[in-house]
Amino acid sequence: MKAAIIGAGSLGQSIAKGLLKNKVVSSLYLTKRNTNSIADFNAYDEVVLTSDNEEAVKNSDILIFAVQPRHLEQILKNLKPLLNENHVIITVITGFSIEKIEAIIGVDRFIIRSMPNTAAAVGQSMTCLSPNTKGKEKIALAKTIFNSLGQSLEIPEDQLQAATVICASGIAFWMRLIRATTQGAIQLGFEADEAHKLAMQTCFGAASLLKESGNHPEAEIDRVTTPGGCTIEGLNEMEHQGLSSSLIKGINKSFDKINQIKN
Ligand SMILES: NC(=O)C1=CN([C@@H]2O[C@H](COP(=O)(O)OP(=O)(O)OC[C@H]3O[C@@H](n4cnc5c(N)ncnc54)[C@H](OP(=O)(O)O)[C@@H]3O)[C@@H](O)[C@H]2O)C=CC1
Ligand SMILES: O=C(O)[C@@H]1CCC=N1
Repeated sequence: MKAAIIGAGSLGQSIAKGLLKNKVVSSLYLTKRNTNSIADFNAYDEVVLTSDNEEAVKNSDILIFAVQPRHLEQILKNLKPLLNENHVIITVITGFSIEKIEAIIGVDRFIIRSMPNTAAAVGQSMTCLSPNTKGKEKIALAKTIFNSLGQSLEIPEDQLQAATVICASGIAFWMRLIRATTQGAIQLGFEADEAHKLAMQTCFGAASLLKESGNHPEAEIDRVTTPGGCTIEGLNEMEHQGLSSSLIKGINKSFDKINQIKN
């Protein structure tokens, strides 16, 4: 599989690390205007760093566009003459619709919009995928790529904005919850590094329990909450202070914002 990541910034590098770690690609072009900042990738034999997007497109079958939304239109216009019928075009770009992409490069292209998250770097992304009509033929290929970076789910394009909030922004939301737990643990007397480790592994354990048992979160909560004990005391106080409500409201605010952003 010959791939290129056009715009190897924060997310593009996360995807690159996952693809390289799992040896998914035989060659990987990484492009950005200033390639000095990603010189570490030269350590991989499969990687070519370049600021020449045309070179990357000519030498790749799968093109993953990871630039900022405002840059995509011009980049696609520049590359259009080089696109052939075999190229699979995958974007990870927030809010840039399939309709807009098709208006620039044509409907007769394999186009797949994707929404991964930065956990792709460690093989734990949750990636949502929406193909155009022709792109449906390549959805299995896109799943192969993104399943190597975690898990993937095909969804209708009109759910991609919501998926962005839950999965891409969601990384930040979970980080803040882990950070807050760490702060609580420090207040209870743990060193910062110990507190961080306790919070992280407990979060990982909670998610793993749900994944492996298939249980509902409340079933697992029931197993921890001793009647009259400390867990239910803490949990109820968190809910009195608005834990679930603040998360749900935050998710909705984020969704309102993503729907206001115009590219
Ligand atoms: N960060 C995240 O978790 C997520 C981000 N996204 C989406 O992914 C996209 C990228 O986000 P993010 O990685 O955070 O952004 P970054 O700004 O970190 O990365 C974009 C990169 O594009 C490069 N670039 C700009 N112009 C060109 C060009 N003409 N040719 C080649 N490369 C170019 C820039 O490097 P240089 O200036 O050196 O050219 C930059 O490194 C966005 O559209 C965002 O909406 C989606 C999901 C999650
Ligand atoms: O914060 C943002 O707007 C982008 C989209 C999801 C992650 N980063």
